[in-house]
Amino acid sequence: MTVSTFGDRLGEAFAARGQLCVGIDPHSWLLAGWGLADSAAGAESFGRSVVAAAAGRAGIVKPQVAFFERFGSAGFVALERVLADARAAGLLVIGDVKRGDLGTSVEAYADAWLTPGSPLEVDAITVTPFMGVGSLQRPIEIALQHGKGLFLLAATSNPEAAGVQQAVVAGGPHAGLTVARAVLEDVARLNADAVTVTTPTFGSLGVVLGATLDLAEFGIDVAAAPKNCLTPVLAPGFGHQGGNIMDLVSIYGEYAGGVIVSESRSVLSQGSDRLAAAIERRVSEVGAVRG
Ligand SMILES: O=c1ccn([C@@H]2O[C@H](COP(=O)(O)O)[C@@H](O)[C@H]2O)c(=O)[nH]1
Repeated sequence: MTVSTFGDRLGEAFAARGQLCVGIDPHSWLLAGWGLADSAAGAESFGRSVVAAAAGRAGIVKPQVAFFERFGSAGFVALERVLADARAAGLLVIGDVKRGDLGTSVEAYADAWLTPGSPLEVDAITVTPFMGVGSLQRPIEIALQHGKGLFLLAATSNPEAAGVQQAVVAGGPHAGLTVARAVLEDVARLNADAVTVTTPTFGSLGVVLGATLDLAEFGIDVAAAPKNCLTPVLAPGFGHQGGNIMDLVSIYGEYAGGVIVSESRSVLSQGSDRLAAAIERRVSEVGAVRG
């Protein structure tokens, strides 16, 4: 049986529902605002409601695992139920887990999140390449084997990251490039190497580039993406952190067609009653900007 690739499913989700990704971040203040307990049960109810509101409106959801993990094993059970709902609704799920380690340790993270049939199965996860992109070799292999995806942090939306991600690589093939640019180049090469069909929409390996940034400061020239660029971009930072959907093209330039516009607090804070309408509005706004 041929396994569809994450990149193909991302292209289908974009075509059917646009480029919005709804974050599932059950902050304690949001649970309170929604009239829910600050507990695993509250996080489960919140997450399942977000999935129900997103289903048929947006194509992609991104649970932030930290907000479930804070309730220990009960939080993971809650998350497993949210993920089961999302899979059943046909949503593409990006687990914001930001895992990174070496060898068999990082391999175990990939097994947990990317193995078909795993209770925590998602379509893609976020991973950190700051132990070296090479340390992610096994997650990359596991993702590609199972038709899953990875998003490597490259230029993150938080202001504290600039010192590390704008730093210049000292040696090796990327000497002289910024760390962020080096990650982007590695991902582009890995995608090109993995492609098996002549006209793929997207590769299955992407990068995180925050919507709050001037990417030129990270050594990334968004006007100069390769014309056949396959690299999807997970873009947190819209909404609450200050990124504006109207600036999508000026922030991401030639990458804009592959940008997953991720918003959490700005839509979730609308409350459970108004969430579906807020998602519909955002989907249309992103669609209007993309033309
Ligand atoms: O660079 C990054 C990477 C991940 N995030 C995560 O995305 C959401 C953003 O939430 P908002 O409420 O829309 O600000 C959150 O889960 C972050 O951990 C990010 O913000 N920046």
